[in-house]
Amino acid sequence: MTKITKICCIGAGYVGGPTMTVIAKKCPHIKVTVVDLNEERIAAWNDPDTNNIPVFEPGLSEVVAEARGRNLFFSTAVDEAIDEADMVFISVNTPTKTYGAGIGQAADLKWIELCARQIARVSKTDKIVVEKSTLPVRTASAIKDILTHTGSGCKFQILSNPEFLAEGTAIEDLNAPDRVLIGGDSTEEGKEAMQALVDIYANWVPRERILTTNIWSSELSKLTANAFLAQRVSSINSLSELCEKTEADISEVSRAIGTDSRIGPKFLKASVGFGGSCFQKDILNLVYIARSYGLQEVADYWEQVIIINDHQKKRFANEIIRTSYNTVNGKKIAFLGWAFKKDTNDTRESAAIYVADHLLFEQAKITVYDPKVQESQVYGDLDYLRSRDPQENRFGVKVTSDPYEACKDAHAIAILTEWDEFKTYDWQRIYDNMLKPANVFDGRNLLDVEKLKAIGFQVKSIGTA
Ligand SMILES: NC(=O)C1=CN([C@@H]2O[C@H](COP(=O)(O)OP(=O)(O)OC[C@H]3O[C@@H](n4cnc5c(N)ncnc54)[C@H](O)[C@@H]3O)[C@@H](O)[C@H]2O)C=CC1
Ligand SMILES: O=C(O)[C@H]1O[C@H](OP(=O)(O)OP(=O)(O)OC[C@H]2O[C@@H](n3ccc(=O)[nH]c3=O)[C@H](O)[C@@H]2O)[C@H](O)[C@@H](O)[C@@H]1O
Repeated sequence: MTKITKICCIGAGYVGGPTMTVIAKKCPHIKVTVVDLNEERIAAWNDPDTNNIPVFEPGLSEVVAEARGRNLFFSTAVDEAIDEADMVFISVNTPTKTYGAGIGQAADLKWIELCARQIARVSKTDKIVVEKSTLPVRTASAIKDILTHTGSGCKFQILSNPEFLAEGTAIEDLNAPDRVLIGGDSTEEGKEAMQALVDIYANWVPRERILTTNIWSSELSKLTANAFLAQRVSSINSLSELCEKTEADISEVSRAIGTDSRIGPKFLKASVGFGGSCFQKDILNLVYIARSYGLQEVADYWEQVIIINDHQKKRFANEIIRTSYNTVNGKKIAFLGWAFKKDTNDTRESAAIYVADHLLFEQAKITVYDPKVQESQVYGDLDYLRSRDPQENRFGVKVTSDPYEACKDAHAIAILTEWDEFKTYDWQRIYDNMLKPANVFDGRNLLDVEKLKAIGFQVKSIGTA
């Protein structure tokens, strides 16, 4: 029986931070150390005021305050934390490759390999190594290969334990997951390692929700889950365009099909397009893997999910241009929201970035307000696209901390994130201070259209004529 008393997690990001915080809360008998190379990030996790931790998630700062310093630690001392741990989670980033073979599709596993080599180099005792990052199917064999050639005599068991939390609801999702998935070897040692991880989750997750599988099924299930979820969003978004031509209403269609228990109501909300660090990355990765096995039809099928998503973002921007008498040159467009969804400060792959980029090519003047996103992040996101000189992004885009200021003298308002606070604004005041006709493009179908129309706004929602 392997008894775990010390856990190390490599990577203090959106997954490592919240996941380990909840493990520490639920397992006060286990010492959990989260390590990262990024000193600034670790300093923020250790900020005495837990409101300044680097990840904004409802409920997270309270749990950090409870567990930090008791059995939860954030540190840059990576080697020491690995060495003392019985179980090491790898929770580092696995972005889409930006160079070489598989550019734009394959997952870049450079950081994963670095972690494996580091674990191999510093370990003096046997360890269970857990893949928490989302990885292409069969990555565990590469990790195993590196770890079994250390020559240190230490034994390693590799488990796959993908994370299914969604940002904005991470704490809820971690407290009461639909399931926990653990994949491992079918050898006696493999089973023992799986049991050790099952025992950790069993401290708060009902046993029937903890699924064990072979390691490849576990790795592939994570990519599959994200692909299915994203596919639902692209499916409904593709039909939103048809609704706009036929006077059907996408919200009504969603409700009508969602009541079929075989379909279910979740992930049927039409939008300006899905964002986030994972949907696109994981589907591209799936497409790449399928192609690498010569499965063209499979690859083409899933690639279409991305094609529709790109189309949805572009057509939202084009609708703003079309309605603005085919030119937004020099016109002020107010963006309410920049994060990829509400209740997070994460902006990775947010639809807002691509809509802004498209409008900037048309020389619009954009003013952004988001309750949780800083100015530097907005510019960083636009600069990352390398569409134009960074100075031009600063010339074309302003960021304000006042939503009314953002909308003042604007030709149009675009809702890019479904923040609840947008619904509570004084829309009459906003209308009075805008140029007329006052257009609202609701990329989240968030606002009360009838109320806005009664004030005088022209409103364009997604998926209605
Ligand atoms: N963001 C999300 O909601 C979810 C993400 N995932 C997956 O989890 C993984 C991590 O994602 P995020 O937490 O969002 O990424 P992130 O970018 O927020 O965090 C990763 C952290 O790892 C650190 N790091 C990289 N290499 C390191 C090394 N060798 N030693 C120490 N630290 C190192 C980075 O400095 C960074 O702080 C990815 O594979 C992602 O696909 C899975 C489920 C949900
Ligand atoms: O692997 C990951 O990173 C995670 O990816 C998603 O979580 P996340 O990206 O944080 O957020 P989602 O709630 O899935 O939303 C993704 C995007 O789809 C959009 N969306 C979602 C649902 C919907 O009906 N319509 C819609 O446009 C959201 O606005 C957002 O831009 C999955 O939901 C998680 O299970 C998974 O762990």
